Amino acid sequence: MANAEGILTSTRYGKDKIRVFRVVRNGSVHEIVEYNVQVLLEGDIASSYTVADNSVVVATDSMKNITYYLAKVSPHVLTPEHFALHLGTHLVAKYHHINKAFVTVEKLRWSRIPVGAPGQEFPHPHSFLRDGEDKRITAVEIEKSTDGALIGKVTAGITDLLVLKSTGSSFTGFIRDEYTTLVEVDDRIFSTSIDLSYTYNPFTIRFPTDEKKLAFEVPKEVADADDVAAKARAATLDTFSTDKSASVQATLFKMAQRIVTENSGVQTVSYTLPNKHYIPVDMKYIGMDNTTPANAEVFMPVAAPSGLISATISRK
Ligand SMILES: O=c1[nH]c(=O)c2[nH]c(=O)[nH]c2[nH]1
Repeated sequence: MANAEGILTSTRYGKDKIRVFRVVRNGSVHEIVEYNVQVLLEGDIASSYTVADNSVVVATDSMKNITYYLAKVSPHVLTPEHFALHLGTHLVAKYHHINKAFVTVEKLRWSRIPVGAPGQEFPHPHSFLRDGEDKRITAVEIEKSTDGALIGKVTAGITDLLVLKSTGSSFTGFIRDEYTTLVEVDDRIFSTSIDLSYTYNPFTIRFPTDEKKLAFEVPKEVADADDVAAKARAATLDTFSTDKSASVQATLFKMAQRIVTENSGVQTVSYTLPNKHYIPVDMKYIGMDNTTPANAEVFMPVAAPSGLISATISRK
């Protein structure tokens, strides 16, 4: 092409929003998962961009089909971190010219419906309900190293966990200058939509040598991923509820410390916390006090703007 000034410096492609539902039947007790999966690949694929060479292209439609195939045959399908690693390992092992796979899995909530007489409820073996819009997430990366071994990296966490506490939160002592209109409060509403991610140390994965490249052993570093996920969610909710919050920043730090302390395999913890403001309505117009903290009862939830507080805490 005449006057081509550009040079290709990075490439990555794949399938997004692959919706997967899987049921595992243990007799009459069923386990289910619903996932949104994204699969992206890197490798020797530049010619597909630069000279329209599709001979190097694994069709994204095939990636979708492989995702469903692994959902059928993988013994690890019920744990998002393990399923993502198995899928990524299969992809880089199967295709010689692919050297990196990026797989993200978002797990939607389905919990067993409690049934039975009051006081004698039990979780139903095959009926479920959506008990929250938060999702468990994982993002894994699998890379072929030069000696043929595979290096795995796993990040996991939670998105969209919406929480609110109606007391136990203050905000005082911040900078006061000519721009300050915010009043100090020793009692306020604290609401946030929690985004949490935590990382494991990188590990090696054995290269699948079987003909179909399906062999996969869960690396010991992430063997307890379900347990870590449950503890991270519990630590987040417990700290949010019980902390006498001096600020979003201070509560964030305590949540992250707890996850690092309780999970020896976790190396870093990151939170992003929007501060979803609830403003006491000024009712002086009708002669009522609704703004001093003790009398603030009617609030206006404000969608925007919100604060946005984030931090990463790393193991020492
Ligand atoms: O917890 C808070 N942190 C801030 O940094 C901040 N800034 C603000 O206006 N309100 C709050 N609240």
